[in-house]
Amino acid sequence: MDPGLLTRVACIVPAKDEQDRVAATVTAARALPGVELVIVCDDGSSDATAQHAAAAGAIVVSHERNRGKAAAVESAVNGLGVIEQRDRRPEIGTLLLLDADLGASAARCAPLVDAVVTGRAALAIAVLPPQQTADGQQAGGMGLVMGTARRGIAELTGWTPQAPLSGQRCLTRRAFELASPLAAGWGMEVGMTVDVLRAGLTVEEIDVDLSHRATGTDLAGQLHRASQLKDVTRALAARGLVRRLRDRNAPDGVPGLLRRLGRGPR
Ligand SMILES: O=c1ccn([C@@H]2O[C@H](COP(=O)(O)OP(=O)(O)O[C@H]3O[C@H](CO)[C@@H](O)[C@H](O)[C@H]3O)[C@@H](O)[C@H]2O)c(=O)[nH]1
Ligand SMILES: O=C(O)[C@H](O)COP(=O)(O)O
Repeated sequence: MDPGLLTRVACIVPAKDEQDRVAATVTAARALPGVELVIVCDDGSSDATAQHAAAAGAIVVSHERNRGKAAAVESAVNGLGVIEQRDRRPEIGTLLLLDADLGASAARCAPLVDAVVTGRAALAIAVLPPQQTADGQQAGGMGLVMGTARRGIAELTGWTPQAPLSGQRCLTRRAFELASPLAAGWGMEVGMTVDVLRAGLTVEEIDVDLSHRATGTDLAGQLHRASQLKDVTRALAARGLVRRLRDRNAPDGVPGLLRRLGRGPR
């Protein structure tokens, strides 16, 4: 890719029921260095997310029904391609993916963009400080989703991320293409990281002081984690994790496994 194109940045924001925060996120993103346009995909929201995003200056594409985060990101990036052709715009070389709930803290994402436009990394991922839930509790569950994602990426690539689930990430358009179609739903970050590393590109994690609406430990929070775990597991399995673990733990198949467990034919 022409290195000049990397300095042109589009910000991509998937958003489901984010009317309270999306405008502040869009406003902050538009002010980041290099960001030429912000495209929000309203992923079947039942509130006024689309109107708030548009009023803050975003281009909005929308899904009639909810299709999940990865589909929302794909739709926004597809929209970008069409806008470039329609308006005969010079190609955008860098994508900044931000969740809609970052609010004004999105203004701190410049180091992610810098890592990519300077060519230092093809994918730069934000590591967030510990978050608090709305009722002041320390956010985070039992670490099951995070641990599964971290160990899965490490097993498949040899690299152990600090923030395997972080959706706040900047990457070259080429890196995005190499990771497309994205792993579905909540698996998109894990799938993307594995795909970009496997393509031989550089991935960097950067501490960024962002705040977002953190998941609590109430029933809704635990159901959200279950959904994350399902999608993360599917993304890892689709990239060969299950086969790898099986080959390592039972290279001689089920009979060998049973033999070693002392229950099978000797
Ligand atoms: O069906 C959906 C659900 C969510 N979103 C948007 O996706 C973003 C992330 O959703 P959120 O509920 O804030 O995710 P978290 O619980 O914070 O999940 C963490 O972990 C996810 C991977 O499991 C990452 O995608 C997130 O970036 C990361 O913050 C937000 O802008 C949402 O509005 C959609 O577009 N469609
Ligand atoms: O709250 C979080 O960090 C994610 O939902 C993952 O939760 P976990 O603690 O179960 O990994």
